[in-house]
Amino acid sequence: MTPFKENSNRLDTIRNVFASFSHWPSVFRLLYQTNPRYFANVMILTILSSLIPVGVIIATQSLIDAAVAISSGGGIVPLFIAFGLFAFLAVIRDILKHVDLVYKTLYQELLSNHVNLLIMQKATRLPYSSFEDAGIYDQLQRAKQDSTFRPYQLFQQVISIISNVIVLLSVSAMLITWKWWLALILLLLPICSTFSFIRLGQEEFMIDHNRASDRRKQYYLMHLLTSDSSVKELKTFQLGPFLVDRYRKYYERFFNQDKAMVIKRTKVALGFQALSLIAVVAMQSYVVWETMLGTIAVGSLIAFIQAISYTQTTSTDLMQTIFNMYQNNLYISQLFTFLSVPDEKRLAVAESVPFEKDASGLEFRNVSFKYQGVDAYALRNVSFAIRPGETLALVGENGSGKSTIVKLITQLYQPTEGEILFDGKPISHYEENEWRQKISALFQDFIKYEMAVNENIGFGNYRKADDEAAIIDASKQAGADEMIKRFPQQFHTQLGKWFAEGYQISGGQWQRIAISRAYMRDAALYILDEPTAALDPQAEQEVFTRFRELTQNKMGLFISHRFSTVRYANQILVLKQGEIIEAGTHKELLAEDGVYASLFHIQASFYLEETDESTRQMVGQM
Ligand SMILES: Nc1ncnc2c1ncn2[C@@H]1O[C@H](COP(=O)(O)OP(=O)(O)OP(=O)(O)O)[C@@H](O)[C@H]1O
Repeated sequence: MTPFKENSNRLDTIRNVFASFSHWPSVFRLLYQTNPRYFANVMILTILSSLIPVGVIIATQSLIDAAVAISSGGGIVPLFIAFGLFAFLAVIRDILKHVDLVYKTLYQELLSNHVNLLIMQKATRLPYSSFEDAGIYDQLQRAKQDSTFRPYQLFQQVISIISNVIVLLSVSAMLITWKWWLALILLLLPICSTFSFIRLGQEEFMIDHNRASDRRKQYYLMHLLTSDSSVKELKTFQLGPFLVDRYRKYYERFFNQDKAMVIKRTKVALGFQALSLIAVVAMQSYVVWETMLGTIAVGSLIAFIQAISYTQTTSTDLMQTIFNMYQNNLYISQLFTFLSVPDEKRLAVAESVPFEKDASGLEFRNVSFKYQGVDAYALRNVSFAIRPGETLALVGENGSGKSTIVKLITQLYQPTEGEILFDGKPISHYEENEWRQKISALFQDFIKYEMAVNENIGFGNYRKADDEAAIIDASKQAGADEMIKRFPQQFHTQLGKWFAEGYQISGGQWQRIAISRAYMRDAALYILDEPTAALDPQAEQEVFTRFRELTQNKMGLFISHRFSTVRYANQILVLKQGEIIEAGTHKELLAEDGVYASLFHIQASFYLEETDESTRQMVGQM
């Protein structure tokens, strides 16, 4: 989608420059939508400020002509009028400058916030799979990283181009009325330098383009070195200085490349600057010559000399701005590409999800699933059902597909083959919000919100986020209420260490808060993915007793590697490499004496005092 090609030639670069203008309608829409009033005011101020130079030239011309006229017997009134105009323009220019600054400063704030909001809103609408697509994820990261300054830089460049075009047209119009070829030469001068700048722009662009992946690695190093989640391990393994050094190497390489480019660019710019100065001086000499011949008045002499200077500097500025837009065009192109990634699609025919006690429950019918870009099946031909009032436990070795089942139920992915039914209808046919309200899931890598306890729990059902009674009730169901009462400000305790008065809690305590969050919903199906991994045995027992109570008339699904809890499920599925290899109750599976039975005995042997050596060795190898 990006208009820039990696191995483009010079013609492509010119094309790229002009292709960048194809973004302008979208850029203007973005700028306008940020705040129509501020945008309109900035535009009006830009246009007015751009007309000042031509006004000053005309005022200067009139002032000098009026002064000369007095010496040859003319009246004083034209002099006063010209001076008045001159002074008026000076005052207006100053006022415009200040008002413009106020609007631009505030508009910058509005623009970066608007872009941030667009990025965040888009992120919430993206399918989960987009976050695993390296291309889209890169675009998101880049859009996020530069959002505070790139859109505004581009806006400034757009404003500068508009302003330069107005100055150029109005000032060169003066010259055209006198000697059109003079204006033409002046306008053509920067176009000649353009080819050299195109070459430089091309090189700069390619350097930046090829640097993109290393720059992401550099950002990642920065993130590792500065985030609280990694500092513990970095210290333990003494990785800090080592990674800082790695960061420095990237930085030194980038700096040397940039330095070489800046020097090259300055040399080219100076060369053309010298050439165009020579041309300007030649033309100004021509104007002086014409004055000496008496074909133009003294006022016109000054006016034309000013006009020549203005035309030259403005047209050079204009060209430079256009070619300096590379970086920001790349950013904006990626931003728009990211914003146009299709939203999550629902097959849905809107229906509400009816849940009744005697409903037929949830059913996997021959479900297979492959992750995008992976050939192997993560799940293959999986069939099972959970009826209301039942709890189902998933067990199996790491990577056997347990969490994938949860991701399919929560519709983070759609099955590659087969169907998932609820009450006999495919789950994708239910209205999305209704479906999500009926499912409550606690993931392995649940979020530890650096916020107050009541927010951490209330987020389980945003509709009841302020309902203290519901929050307390959910914490009771998770067996976390007594623990919370011991916190310094009970339910109002700020958790974590990021913010002032933060109270850090243990991994198991975080887990109980997260279970409370899952219980905030009046769901049809409760899913807990390894909910007790960080809990002590007593807390684990408590959590499962409550879980069984909670799911008495509902459905419960949990994943656990601990057989002490798994054994109480109504139904246990044993997975291996994406397939169900055994199914039944604890008793049935023990009687079957298969994989489940052997895993159960291995774990049980840990708790037996007299464990035979062969079992110990077996466990040691796992
Ligand atoms: N986002 C993904 N992209 C590609 N492959 C994935 C992705 N997530 C998981 N997999 C693969 O799918 C398979 C099943 O993974 P899954 O997370 O469901 O296993 P699990 O049984 O929950 O494992 P664990 O007990 O370690 O949590 C694994 O082979 C894993 O490598």
